[in-house]
Amino acid sequence: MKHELESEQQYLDLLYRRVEAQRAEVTDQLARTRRSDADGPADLLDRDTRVARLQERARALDHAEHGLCFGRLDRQDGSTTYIGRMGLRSADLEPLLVDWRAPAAADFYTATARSGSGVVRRRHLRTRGRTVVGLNDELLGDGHQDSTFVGEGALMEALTAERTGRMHEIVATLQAEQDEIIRSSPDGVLVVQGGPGTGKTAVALHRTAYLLYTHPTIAERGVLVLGPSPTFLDYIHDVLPSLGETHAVLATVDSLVPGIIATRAELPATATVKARPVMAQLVAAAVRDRQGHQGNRAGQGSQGGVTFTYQGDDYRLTTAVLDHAVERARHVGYPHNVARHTFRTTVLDHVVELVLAREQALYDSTDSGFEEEISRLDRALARGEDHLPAKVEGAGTEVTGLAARHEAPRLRRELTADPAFARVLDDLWPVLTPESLLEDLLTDRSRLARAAAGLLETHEQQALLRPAGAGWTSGDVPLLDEAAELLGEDESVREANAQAQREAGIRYAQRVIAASGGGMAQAVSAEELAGRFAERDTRPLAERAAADRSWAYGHVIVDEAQELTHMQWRMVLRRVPSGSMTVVGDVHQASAVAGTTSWAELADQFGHRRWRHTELTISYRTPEPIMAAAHELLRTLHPDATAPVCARSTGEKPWVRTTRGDLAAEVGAAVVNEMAQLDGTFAVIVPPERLVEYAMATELAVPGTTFGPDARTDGASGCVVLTPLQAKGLEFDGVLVVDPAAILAGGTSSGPSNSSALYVAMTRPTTRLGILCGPQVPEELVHLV
Ligand SMILES: Nc1ncnc2c1ncn2[C@@H]1O[C@H](COP(=O)(O)OP(=O)(O)OP(=O)(O)O)[C@@H](O)[C@H]1O
Repeated sequence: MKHELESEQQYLDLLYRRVEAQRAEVTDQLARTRRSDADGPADLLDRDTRVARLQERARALDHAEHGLCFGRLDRQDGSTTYIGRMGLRSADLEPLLVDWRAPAAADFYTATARSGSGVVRRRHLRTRGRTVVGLNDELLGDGHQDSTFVGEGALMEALTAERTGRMHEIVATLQAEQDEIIRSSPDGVLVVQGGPGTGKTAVALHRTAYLLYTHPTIAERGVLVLGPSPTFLDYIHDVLPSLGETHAVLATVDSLVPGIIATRAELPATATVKARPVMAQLVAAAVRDRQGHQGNRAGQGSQGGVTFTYQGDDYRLTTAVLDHAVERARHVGYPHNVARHTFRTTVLDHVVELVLAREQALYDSTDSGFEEEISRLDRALARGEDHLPAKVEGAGTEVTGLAARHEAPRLRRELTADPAFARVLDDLWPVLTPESLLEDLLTDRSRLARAAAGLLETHEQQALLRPAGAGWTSGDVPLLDEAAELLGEDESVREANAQAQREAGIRYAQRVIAASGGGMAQAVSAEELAGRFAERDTRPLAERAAADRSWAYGHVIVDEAQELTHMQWRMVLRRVPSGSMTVVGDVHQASAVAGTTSWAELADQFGHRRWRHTELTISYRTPEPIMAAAHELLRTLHPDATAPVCARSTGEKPWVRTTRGDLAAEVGAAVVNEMAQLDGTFAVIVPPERLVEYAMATELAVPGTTFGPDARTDGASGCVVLTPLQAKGLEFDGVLVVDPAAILAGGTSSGPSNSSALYVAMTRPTTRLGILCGPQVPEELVHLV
């Protein structure tokens, strides 16, 4: 064994020498590239691109410091392959280390004694920094038995390690069922169901790294990874960078519309209405309601239509005229703000005709009047009268605006420039932003009633109404996205955005010129350089994608996917026109008001997109006694549900205690007691309505406790207090659940999902679980007493 360790150490030393040589090369190239003269903007851009590429390589090499090489395969034919987190070749291009994602590494995760892969030994290397500290061998040749897990020793060591509050990569110990999902084709939608702790999140993130590495078309557009909360995103934040991947955007569904922050909570009844498919129709109806009508319909005459004054004369646009213009504008099939041009042009054409017709009529009447006057004059002169009839005077000035078709262009210009007429047109087909459309809709009872006619009951409309300026909720975000699709961007909005971007570009170019020394200032102006930057957007892909609502990603990963509502799915599907998605979740953990309780329900949602379903069956987080307790609870809800197999079959049974006194007074002592039993991270999970109260009680006993959506889960604060929803997807060494009866009774969800909230809470710990009840243990937990 000693000899084996020494020989592996020698190989690892060789690998690190190679890393060092590459690092020196990259550092040298970086310095030379940065020093190199750039003769003009094109050169400067090339230089920037090369620097960015070298920096990325340098970062990847930095990640080599931990777990560079973690495996080795020995084959029947005597060949040996080392597996690691990146590929390395010798100076003469001989492969030294195979990237875990390469096809040549697949056997490391899947070879068994009977798989016929030709692998006779799989070795897991355990390293600390640059030192080999241990190894585990599995013999897979003829006559050998497979163990339950791939690299069982290394796996158990990873699973029993104290949690840091941050998820980390698991490339060294991925299991066969996980590897199969990671490497599965990106085509269509892959749905992965798995109980708590079965590695869904871990698998989803490793699949992201795999797809970015293996599929250039996906890498070109990046991957969007959606998680349930900012705390969760923080928890998984390090995994992809540690795998050397930067082309992924981590986000929550609430943050998918740039510039919108959902700050407000709302009642479950309102959230339920906003999640329904019919809301897409409501938004469309709200847009139609803004087309061809005056903003305030009360302003329209009883026969409909609109009147306005132009140069002292009153004109009327009849309902028929407006309907025709609306019809034409809708017919072009563009979004509202773009189709506006057609509407305006049609109305303008009609008004030009009206004005011309009126001028013509005036001319005609003046003309016939003039002839009459002449004969009157003749008659007067024949009678020898001294004075000309007064009416003829000034007749010439009346007809100076003589109407003629060639006058139309002038008239059109004048009408366009007329502020009163512009107001009429704006009112009839206003430029709308998603925010203005939704704000108007949700704050105006009669507007809402018009749009919702035939779609929503009165009580549902009532649930949607809110005061002006109240702020956005999570349920509003998909509606804003829906609206953005239907409205499009008006030219003036587009131009304003482009101008803002140009100005930001010029500021950036000024900084680049200043940083590159005086020489560049003579060679190129900031404006010129900004123009070149704009031609080739040099921002990192993830940054560009995150800032662009309409960015088309190469692949989308949805974690805790059971929580998404119908309207949120619509928004997510727009981000990935190719339909390439991985959807992971656990329908038994669904707690959102309108989440998914059966994956089959989603088939409709994905429509024509091909989708397939698979399952993860082993829980790596939760030890058997805790899983058994949680599963009993789950069975009260889903009698047929099967519990995942636990990778760790031993562990402490969870404890349950009742208290007759004030629960808040008991919490502090219970937390202190529990935290004394273990090292690592600790969470208190409480009913939402008592979060602050229990957090204060915990803080008194454990100073530095954080709570709520911004709680720090990295263990730095010692203890966090969360609601079940906030604890989604997270894990802790120890968990104390407080007041399960209140969790079961309500909060933000209703019906069976409350049991799943408690189920989520009970499946967060890796080691210890305590449950502190009021005077009685709820029926659902009596099996634990
Ligand atoms: N093959 C593995 N090797 C080592 N650790 C693993 C492995 N698979 C999963 N784990 C660990 O198990 C824990 C649970 O994984 P993860 O959070 O991905 O599960 P999950 O299915 O998403 O859970 P939940 O449904 O509760 O959100 C994590 O600490 C993860 O690192």
